[in-house]
Amino acid sequence: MQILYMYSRQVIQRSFKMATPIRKSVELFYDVVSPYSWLAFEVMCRYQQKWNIDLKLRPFFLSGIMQGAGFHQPGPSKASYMGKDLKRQTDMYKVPFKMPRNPAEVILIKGSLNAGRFLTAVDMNCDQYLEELTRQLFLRVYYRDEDITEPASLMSAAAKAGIPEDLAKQLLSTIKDQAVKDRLRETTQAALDHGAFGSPTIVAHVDGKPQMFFGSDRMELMAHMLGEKWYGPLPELAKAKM
Ligand SMILES: N[C@@H](CCC(=O)N[C@@H](CS)C(=O)NCC(=O)O)C(=O)O
Repeated sequence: MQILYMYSRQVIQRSFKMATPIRKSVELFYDVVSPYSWLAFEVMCRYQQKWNIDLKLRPFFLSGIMQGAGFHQPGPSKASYMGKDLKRQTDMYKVPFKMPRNPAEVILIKGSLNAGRFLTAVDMNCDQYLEELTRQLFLRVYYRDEDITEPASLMSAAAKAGIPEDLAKQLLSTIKDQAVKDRLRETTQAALDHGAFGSPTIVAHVDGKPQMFFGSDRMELMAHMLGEKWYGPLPELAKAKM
């Protein structure tokens, strides 16, 4: 009886192992000042339960990437194309995007250093809020054309993300701490080390090897490499139709 019990346990364990493929990890490097990163962020959030992956959100600092990778400003034709491309893409992805009145000021002058540090502090201390805080910051910049540099702006995004006020205040008070600055720098460097030159940068770990993808429009290719199925940017609707 004892032997039979041990044997059946072994069989169950073996078949359980066979039926449970190893989870792959996917790192999404993003900056909330990058509108294309919002698309990648929403799509990855929609797929994180669908695919056999562990999604790690990795807020980085796009200016650091641009400096590290030697970025050139887009010329007028590319800038005008990008405006149209974003409108088309966000319509298709159902992301409520609106171009801010002065994108150059938002991206180049005001920037995202404080927002990136705040996201980093949240990631370090209570990462259960990271996804919703990220979404709320994107909504501020690329839907309501609101500031993301002032403490009051970050507090308001935190409240919308469900972070208790005392905790948000405490986290905000750490954004200039060396540990937070270092962590944001390390994350940015990690992306550069993977070959990043812009945002979003996605690193999928396939068979132990990191594969770097640039852009929210590389999802189908990434799914193929992960051995997962791509149902388009709206997987829930695709399922409903089937
Ligand atoms: N085709 C990409 C474009 C992404 C993109 O242009 N990202 C900008 C920041 S919003 C960037 O990093 N540009 C750097 C580059 O193109 O080298 C997509 O659909 O996501």
